[in-house]
Amino acid sequence: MLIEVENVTKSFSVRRRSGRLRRERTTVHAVEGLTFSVDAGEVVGYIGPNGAGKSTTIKMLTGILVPSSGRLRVAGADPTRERVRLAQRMGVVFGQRTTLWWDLPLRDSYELARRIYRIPDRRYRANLDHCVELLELAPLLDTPVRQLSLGQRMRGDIAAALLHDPEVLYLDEPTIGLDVVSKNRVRAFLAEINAERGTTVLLTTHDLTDIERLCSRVMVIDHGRVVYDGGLAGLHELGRSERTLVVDLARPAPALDLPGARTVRVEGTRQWLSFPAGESAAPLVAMLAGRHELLDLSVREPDIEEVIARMYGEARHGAGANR
Ligand SMILES: Nc1ncnc2c1ncn2[C@@H]1O[C@H](COP(=O)(O)OP(=O)(O)OP(=O)(O)O)[C@@H](O)[C@H]1O
Repeated sequence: MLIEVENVTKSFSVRRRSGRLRRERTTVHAVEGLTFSVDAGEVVGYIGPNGAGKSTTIKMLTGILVPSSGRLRVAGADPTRERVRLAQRMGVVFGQRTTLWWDLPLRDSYELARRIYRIPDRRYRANLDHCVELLELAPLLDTPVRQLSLGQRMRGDIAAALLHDPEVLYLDEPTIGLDVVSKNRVRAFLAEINAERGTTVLLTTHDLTDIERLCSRVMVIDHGRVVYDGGLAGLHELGRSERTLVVDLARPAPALDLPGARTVRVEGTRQWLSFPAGESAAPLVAMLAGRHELLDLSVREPDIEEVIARMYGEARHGAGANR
């Protein structure tokens, strides 16, 4: 077991304004009775609504925050007590912030990482070459970080987190704000790193496609506890989520009536058809193409917030409702 979290709680004492001049001390339970474990080599999606406790978990795993109670181990070590030793074994990427030096070219940030982590020369060279090739960083190495686009900067950050060969990589929203091409590049790279090096990945994201492409397991956290732990298909089932096929017909037509799909909207020649998220769009497309002349089509994935919201709805109506 690489990551073990047992009954972990993290509370913050905050002062809230309770009147015009009065301030009251209250306690925020960011994480409460959190329990899960991750095996070496797993890629786990860690999702949940805003304020659920995801970042707090990552901060505790990296040793930045100390748990209020409970037991937390990464590679058998306590992250807060053995932070320096564990730093050698983990990499962290926060999508909203950069660990690179703003005014320096990417190359210099990497050189600094080499010194900080005391990476042996040959290993450093090999890892850098590998990242530069897969993340297409060669034309950017001499550009100051502040001149990079968000997608370029993110690729730069991910490379920086991997130069010292960490066993575990924590990614907090690594594709946030990126265009589709950059997102795909980042996803393909992470999949390859996991397959080649067996790097364990814990990934928080609001993008379901990240999870679909990368994670065999998803943990949903809400109010600081794990409320779902399993495959993405199971989450879809719980949330009864649907994908949407958007079709542009050559000519206007009445609402399409196809088995396995519901037509939810018609606007001129464009129609929206919903179908269960666990199923492929291929049979629908084949059926449509046989009956109508199609100009274009696309598939929209369900929104992660919607899936989770519906999942909670189900839990509330079903037996053993929690929160
Ligand atoms: N330093 C802090 N002081 C006080 N409260 C905090 C602190 N850090 C987090 N919290 C609170 O703890 C709860 C969990 O926050 P956390 O940042 O872990 O959520 P999150 O799941 O990462 O959310 P998001 O998706 O918005 O990033 C929130 O209610 C937040 O306001």
